[in-house]
Order: sequence, then C-alpha cells, then structure tokens
Amino acid sequence: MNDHSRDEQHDESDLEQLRQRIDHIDSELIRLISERAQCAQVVARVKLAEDPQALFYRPEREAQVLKRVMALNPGPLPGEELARLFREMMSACLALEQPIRVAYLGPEGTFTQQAALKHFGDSAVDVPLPAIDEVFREVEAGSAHYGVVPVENSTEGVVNNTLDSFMDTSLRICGEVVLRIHHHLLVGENTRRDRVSRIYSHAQSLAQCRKWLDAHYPHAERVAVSSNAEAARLVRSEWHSAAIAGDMAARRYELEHLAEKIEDLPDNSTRFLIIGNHDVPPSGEDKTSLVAAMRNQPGALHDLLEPFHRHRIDMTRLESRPSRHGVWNYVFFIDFKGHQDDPLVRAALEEVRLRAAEIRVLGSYPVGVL
Ligand SMILES: C=C(O[C@@H]1C=C(C(=O)O)C=C[C@H]1O)C(=O)O
Repeated sequence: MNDHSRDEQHDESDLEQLRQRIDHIDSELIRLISERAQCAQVVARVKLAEDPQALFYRPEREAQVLKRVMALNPGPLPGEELARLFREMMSACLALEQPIRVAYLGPEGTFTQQAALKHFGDSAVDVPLPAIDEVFREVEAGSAHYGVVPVENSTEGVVNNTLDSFMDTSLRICGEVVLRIHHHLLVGENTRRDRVSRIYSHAQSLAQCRKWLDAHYPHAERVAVSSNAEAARLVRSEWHSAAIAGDMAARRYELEHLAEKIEDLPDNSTRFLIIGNHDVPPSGEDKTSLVAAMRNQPGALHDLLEPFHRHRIDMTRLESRPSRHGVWNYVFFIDFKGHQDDPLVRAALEEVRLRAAEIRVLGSYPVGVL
C-alpha cells in the first residue's frame, strides 16, 4: 500500500466516524426540537386558559429569543445564521399553536414577501395583495392576522401610500424588518441580450439604479410598473425587455441574471412594518411610532418636539405629510426609541399630547433583530 492509498483509507474511516457523530447529534436535535414544539403546544393551552381571544404570536418574546440565541452563539456559525435557523423553528412552533395568516404587498416575489418571510418564517401562510391599502383592509377585516408593508428606503425615502394609510386606520404597528435590497437586471431565457430596448421595474427601483442605467442602458426605455415582481412576470414573454428585481422574483419567474447588484448605493435597504390589531408589550429594546397633527400657530413644531428633547428621548425619524383635512395642514410621523409603557416615554407623550392638535400612537414594537 503506498502512502497515498493509506491516507485515503484513513480519510474514509474518519469520514465514517464523523458521520456517525453527526447522526447522533441529529437524533439529539430531533428529540430537543420535538420537546420544544411540545412546550409551545402547552404554551398555547396556557394562553387560551387565560383568555379565549388569546394572541398566539408574541413579537416581543420572539425578539428576545432571537437576541438570546445570538448572544449565546459560540460559533463557528455566524450569529445571524443561527438566529435564522431558530427563526424557522419558532415559525413551525407557532404554526402548531395557530397558523398565522400574513398579508403583504404582492405579487409573489416582491421584496415585501421576502421581508414577510424574514420576519415570520416559512410556516406562516402568506397572502399576496395588489396594493398597500388592501393590506391594511385585509388586516382590519380580520381576514389576515398581520400585514407587511414597506415604509422607507435608504435611497429613495418614504413610501407615501403607507404613511397615508396610517392616517385612517386603527391598526397598530407590531414590528419592523429591515432588508438589504439588491437589484439585478433580469431577462427571460429567450431574450436577445444585446437588444434590450425596454426595462421594467417599480418606480422606486428604477430610481435606485438610475446611475447604473444611465451608464449601461442610456437608450433603453424605462417603464414603471406596479412592483418589481410584476416587472419580472412581464419580461418572461418579451424578447427585448429586461426587469430590475430581486432574487425572490428571479427565482419565482425563472429569469436569468444579466447583471447583479446594480443598485447605485451599496447599502441600499428598505424598512418594512408589521401591522396588526393589538399592542405589543415591551421587549427590552423597542421603538415607538406616532402621528401628530400640529396646531396652526408659529413655533408649533418646535413646541411639539421639545418634550422629546428634554426627556432625552432619541428620535429616529420625522416625516411630514399633507393632512387630508384642509389645505396646507401637515401631519408629522415621529419614530423614537423606547416603549410607550416606559415611564420616561409616558411623561413625554403626556406633554406632547397637550401641545398637539391631535396625536395617535401607532404602536410600540421590538427593534428589528435580523
Ligand atoms: C411559544 C410561544 O408562542 C409563540 C412561539 C414562540 C417560540 O416558538 O419560541 C415565541 C413566541 C410566540 O410567537 C410563546 O409565547 O412563548
């Protein structure tokens, strides 16, 4: 036997042993995961015994579980990967308690679907809807437990439809998800790649890739459609067209990548909100969103914001939108760190309430973990 074959023999028996060890670990994991799932079933019974209308999904608890997993992670898997595995495990456990229906801005293949999956995991039932206000309506009507809508993009700013929908809803924000957005130039298999004369995408995505398009396809017609998934669907049957969309849409519509990561800013990301019909208890690291209408007098905005500053509350966002009642009246959307049950936040909110014409807390919710 030469050295080489002895080495190989050694490798083979090593491999055999390692696989036996992995089988043994898997058996242990199966036992533990099943024990975890049984525990979740008991949790469901406890919740129901306390309240027949019990909420099974607990965003604050899920955020704590994920953060704990990342803190305990000894490696070699990155914390986010380990948390992703736990995300799926919780999703499956929750489905045993109650299958959760999640409406999102569709069609299938949108970044919003990707955000919904990232937040709720694979075991949630997803319901694609064609418009943001329909997502609000579906959750208001109780046909879906939760909804997922985009609210702001790091390159292009706010999604006005979402902010406007919050003006006339009683729904609450139950969570947030931030997604890194990578755009690709996609084509169907029969497309003449050198003859692309039209590029479809959502207006925001076209804007996020403007410089790249100017440099690479200055003469192609840019056509804005209702979503990037819709763009992907359209180009399947068009020989001279390409779509700008993400990986979900590429997979869903079996498209090929002509160019990858064509967004102008490399850290392009979008924030999505989870909407539901209940308040979320504190998780330990929360944000609060509110909408306020100002009194129509000089210094009103300063007066409105001053209590946040004095109570040292960290404001993370301020947006204004025209109010739909009366010309030139504005409402403000304010996000800040902290939970509405925190004594400091409560004190600030009481003062703000006296200074604003109207304020409505849209929700306190866990800061996005993944
Ligand atoms: C098990 C529970 O119910 C659900 C499932 C969870 C889990 O699997 O860890 C966590 C929160 C809830 O969404 C719970 O509330 O603890």
